Amino acid sequence: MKVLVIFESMYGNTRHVAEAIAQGIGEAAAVTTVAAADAKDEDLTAYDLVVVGGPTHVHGMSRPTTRHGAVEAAEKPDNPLTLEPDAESDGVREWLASLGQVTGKAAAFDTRLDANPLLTGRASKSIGKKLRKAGFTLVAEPESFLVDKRTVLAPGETERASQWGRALIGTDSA
Ligand SMILES: Cc1cc2nc3c(=O)[nH]c(=O)nc-3n(C[C@H](O)[C@H](O)[C@H](O)COP(=O)(O)O)c2cc1C
Repeated sequence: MKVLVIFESMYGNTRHVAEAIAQGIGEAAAVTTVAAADAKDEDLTAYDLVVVGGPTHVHGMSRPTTRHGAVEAAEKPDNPLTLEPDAESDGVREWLASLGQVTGKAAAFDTRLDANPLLTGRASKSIGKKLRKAGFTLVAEPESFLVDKRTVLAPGETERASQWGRALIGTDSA
């Protein structure tokens, strides 16, 4: 089984979650992890499952303006956040827009603030909707992984992400 994990990340949390998901998947399948900015040339027909995730920005997927806002926030003096190298590059939104009609299996995830999802929004819901519209069948409900107000991944989320990865390919014994 071959799995592609595509992620977008401003401050590293979604990349970390993507890597943890890939680690869980990688225990039983061949997994490739790629930033959304570099994913346009991936041959999706080569994969049995495509897993796509990004940060929640303004209740949904990031867009150029919110990415720019994220960069500006990180560049403020005394801000402890570290920007990912391709923070202002194309993200999951642009990758999804570049998809033609496809077939196959997919799953969506996001990172977001640890609060009521009715208030925070969930990028994974929009990602899942777009994946379905492109022709993918979702193998799991869109999933969120949580960060705190300091944009630090909440305790236990790394292991939960690995477990979610295992569950996606049916090897989760928990
Ligand atoms: C411009 C901007 C808008 C955001 N809007 C939301 C939001 O609407 N809901 C939410 O839960 N988190 C929001 N956040 C917090 C992000 O979800 C959080 O920074 C992200 O999950 C961290 O992932 P990353 O480290 O991969 O960038 C926002 C962050 C930024 C920079």
